[in-house]
Amino acid sequence: MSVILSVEKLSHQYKQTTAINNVDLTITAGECIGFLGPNGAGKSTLLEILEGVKTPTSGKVLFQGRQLTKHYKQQIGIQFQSTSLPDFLTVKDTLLLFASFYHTALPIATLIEMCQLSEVENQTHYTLSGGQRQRLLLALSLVNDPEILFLDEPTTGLDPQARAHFWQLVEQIKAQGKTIIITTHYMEEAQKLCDTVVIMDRGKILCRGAAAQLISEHFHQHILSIPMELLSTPMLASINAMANLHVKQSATHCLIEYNHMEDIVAILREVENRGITMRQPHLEDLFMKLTGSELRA
Ligand SMILES: Nc1ncnc2c1ncn2[C@@H]1O[C@H](COP(=O)(O)OP(=O)(O)OP(=O)(O)O)[C@@H](O)[C@H]1O
Repeated sequence: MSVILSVEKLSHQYKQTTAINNVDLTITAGECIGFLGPNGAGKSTLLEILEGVKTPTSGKVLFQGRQLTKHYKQQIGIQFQSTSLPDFLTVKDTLLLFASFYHTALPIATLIEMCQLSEVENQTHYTLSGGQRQRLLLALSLVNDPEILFLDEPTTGLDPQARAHFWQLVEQIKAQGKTIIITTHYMEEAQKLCDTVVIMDRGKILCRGAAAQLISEHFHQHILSIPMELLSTPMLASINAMANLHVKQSATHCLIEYNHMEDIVAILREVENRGITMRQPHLEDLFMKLTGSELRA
């Protein structure tokens, strides 16, 4: 597969803040890549640079091996975190308006079908539900049949059903072979949908790869997850003091990595067995391990 987009020695500085710090990255044509990171990690800045919306302080951005040109905007589609839509236009007319901005555009009927908007095609955008509005924004980002689709936190604020529906559509678009670049705070979805995840913090890339591969590289252990309400303060202190265990605390749980059952038998004896789970590590554990932060819900 060929490299569609790459950055070399990329940095971006806002007055006092280094938002992107000497990043190198390649994205392959047809790859679905998800950027994860705590607030302020630099995801939006990097995305805006990749979209050609922001000029980096230093470094290169290459599309198919060449510097970005004016034509680049015709070849990409962007679903921004928030977009103002023209008042009083129906879904169909909004799509027609956006299509007129491009040299070539997909037929409106195709977009309506692809993003499951037929039931609302004659409604104005302010009468749409949150999920329908996001599907309209998705359709607008696909108007020019882009080679690369950028989705910046597309499902934030949607209910779980609307979120699942949205990701199903993205899955179908991915199956058409488009390159998709996503930022999201939903780990499970990133793990399911993305071929590659990139975990960022403080303007740097901490790791990049397939979620399952990264998890197996970083964890050789199991994880014991104990709800905090089951642990007294002295109990927590004694767990933290056990040298052979790696212990992390989230807002709700104490997460203990262990290799051997005997390492945690003492703990299990003291804690009531209710609400305790033993499981394989997942992407959120890797995120916590690398960044020390939890994702915003
Ligand atoms: N226009 C700006 N002027 C000054 N500082 C900025 C500006 N935009 C972003 N920053 C700072 O740059 C850093 C990276 O911000 P960025 O928005 O790229 O992070 P993010 O990972 O997208 O965060 P979030 O998940 O909260 O959207 C942060 O410290 C932020 O405060």
